[in-house]
Amino acid sequence: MNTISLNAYAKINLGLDVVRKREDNYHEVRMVMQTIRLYDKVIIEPIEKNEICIETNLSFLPTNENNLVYKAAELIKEKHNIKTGLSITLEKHIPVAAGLAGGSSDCAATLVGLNRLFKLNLSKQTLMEYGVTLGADVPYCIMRGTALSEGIGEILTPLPPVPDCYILIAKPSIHVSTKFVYENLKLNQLKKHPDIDGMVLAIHEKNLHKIAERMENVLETVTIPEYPVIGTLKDIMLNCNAINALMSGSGPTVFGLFEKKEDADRAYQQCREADPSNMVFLTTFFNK
Ligand SMILES: C[C@@](CO)(OP(=O)(O)O)[C@H](O)COP(=O)(O)OP(=O)(O)OC[C@H]1O[C@@H](n2ccc(N)nc2=O)[C@H](O)[C@@H]1O
Ligand SMILES: Nc1ncnc2c1ncn2[C@@H]1O[C@H](COP(=O)(O)OP(=O)(O)O)[C@@H](O)[C@H]1O
Repeated sequence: MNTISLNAYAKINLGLDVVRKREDNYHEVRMVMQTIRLYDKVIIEPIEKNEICIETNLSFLPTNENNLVYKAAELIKEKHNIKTGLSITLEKHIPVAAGLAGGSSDCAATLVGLNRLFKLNLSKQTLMEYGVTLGADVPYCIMRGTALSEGIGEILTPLPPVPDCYILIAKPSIHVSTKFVYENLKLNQLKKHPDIDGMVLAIHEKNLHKIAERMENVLETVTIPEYPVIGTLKDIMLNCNAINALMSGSGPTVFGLFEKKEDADRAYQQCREADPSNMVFLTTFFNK
């Protein structure tokens, strides 16, 4: 059995609406998801001893059953009665707890990688069904590309690719918990909801400006008052001619879409200068 190496890509939410709170406290969402060319590496190697060993370059990340990669490996081993051990190396580049789904994407890559390694012949659909038990964004991270995500994140409709542009990603050095953000969302106080259907239409029309005009994320109503730096980063990008800028997922990462590289470069410098501990990346969309 050979070693398998996979790229686990980050996502941004071009639009994020919350429709209702379910009885199990999860929230039903309508989101437009987009994969970007920023990725972790997941390297999986079979070993003789029946255990799961995780190594990573980030010392603060758990390497035990709290790591989503561990959970994915454990699930596949249990469901398919696999006694082979696994050594998994996780090379993190995606900022952690950022709203970029880094952990979910590592988890998705592990499910896909183990399906290949052990020749399980599981369909994408089955892998997605396994995935949603580990995290709401895992099914999308298996699908990738541009997609409409509904339910809690498991009802996925693929969409045509969004027209190319430059994407600036800025992650301030604050920690925002996804659970905290959903729990503090005041759904009945929202003045308006994002036009997700309009964005889907604009994606079909391949109209970048129409897409950008509809970029909205209801979770900003929780995070921006609590963490003003999110608003500051958005303003920097907009002042540098971003077509639009938004917080991704539950934050705190902000992304901006740019037509001109010079504008994106200028915003890159300003986001760095605003606080040298901000993690800043210039990237593009990734479609398969
Ligand atoms: C907000 C989003 C937007 O894409 O992404 P991130 O900001 O995490 O990247 C997702 O909805 C996050 O998905 P994910 O991070 O996989 O969520 P999970 O681990 O399953 O859940 C973490 C916690 O968030 C809340 N949660 C999550 C998803 C959802 N649809 N409703 C919720 O209420 C629940 O309280 C749950 O305990
Ligand atoms: N492989 C992983 N990579 C990153 N975080 C992980 C991983 N496994 C578990 N976690 C835990 O999940 C939490 C959220 O991580 P992450 O997926 O990066 O957040 P987000 O979805 O908001 O971008 C972190 O606080 C971290 O401790």
